[in-house]
Amino acid sequence: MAAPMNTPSCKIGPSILNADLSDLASECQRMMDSGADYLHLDVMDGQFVPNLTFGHPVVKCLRPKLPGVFFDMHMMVQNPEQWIDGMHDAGADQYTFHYEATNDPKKCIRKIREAGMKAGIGIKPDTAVDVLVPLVDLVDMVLIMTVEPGFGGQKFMQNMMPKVQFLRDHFKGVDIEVDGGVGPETIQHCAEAGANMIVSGSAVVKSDNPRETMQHMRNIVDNSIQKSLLER
Ligand SMILES: O=C(CO)[C@H](O)[C@H](O)COP(=O)(O)O
Repeated sequence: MAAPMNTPSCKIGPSILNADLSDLASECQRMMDSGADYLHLDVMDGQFVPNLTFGHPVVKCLRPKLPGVFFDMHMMVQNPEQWIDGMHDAGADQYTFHYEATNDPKKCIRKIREAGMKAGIGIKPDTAVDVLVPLVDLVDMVLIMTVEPGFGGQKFMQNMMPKVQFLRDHFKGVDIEVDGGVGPETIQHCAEAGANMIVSGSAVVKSDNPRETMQHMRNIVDNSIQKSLLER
């Protein structure tokens, strides 16, 4: 059955947070060679979350080593406005910021678009999904965190699935990303709720067979998408 134009497709984006960061370019390449659709790059500033990773100078070094790869920058930073230009100059494709980190999410979205990137907006587990309603039509993707942001390898919060389901019910065509504790054991919940952009860190980078792990998750999400089309 052919999917209608506004049906989002499954995309798998490994998070490299728990990969060998001393060998970041090779780890990213390994993920792409194993069938990833995009890379989810976690930027942390030690303020918005109690952890630090890297900023746009590292992204600038990665860009020429991974030509054509879609970089989804997960900006776990306070005042996300301040890094938009730097990330764009470094070669980022999508700038996903947190609703909780800015006083003016609409202005932030506008600045991201003016810089020439796609815009994503995410919420932490304690934030109600309602805050996204006036913003969904302004962005390319919404991110529902399924762990408290800051660290890889945490337990998946299944009680976040009603947020995903709510967004899928009200915004059929939007890309919905889930992030945190997502892997072969939890993917069914994400798929059934309607997530189509799947961030998976530890489960993929530490897998003996990342290709098989990603393919397994893709099959489950694709099956759910097909099922929802038949039910329409
Ligand atoms: O944003 C994140 C944490 O803040 C990571 O992307 C996320 O936790 C992925 O790692 P894992 O799949 O191991 O949970």
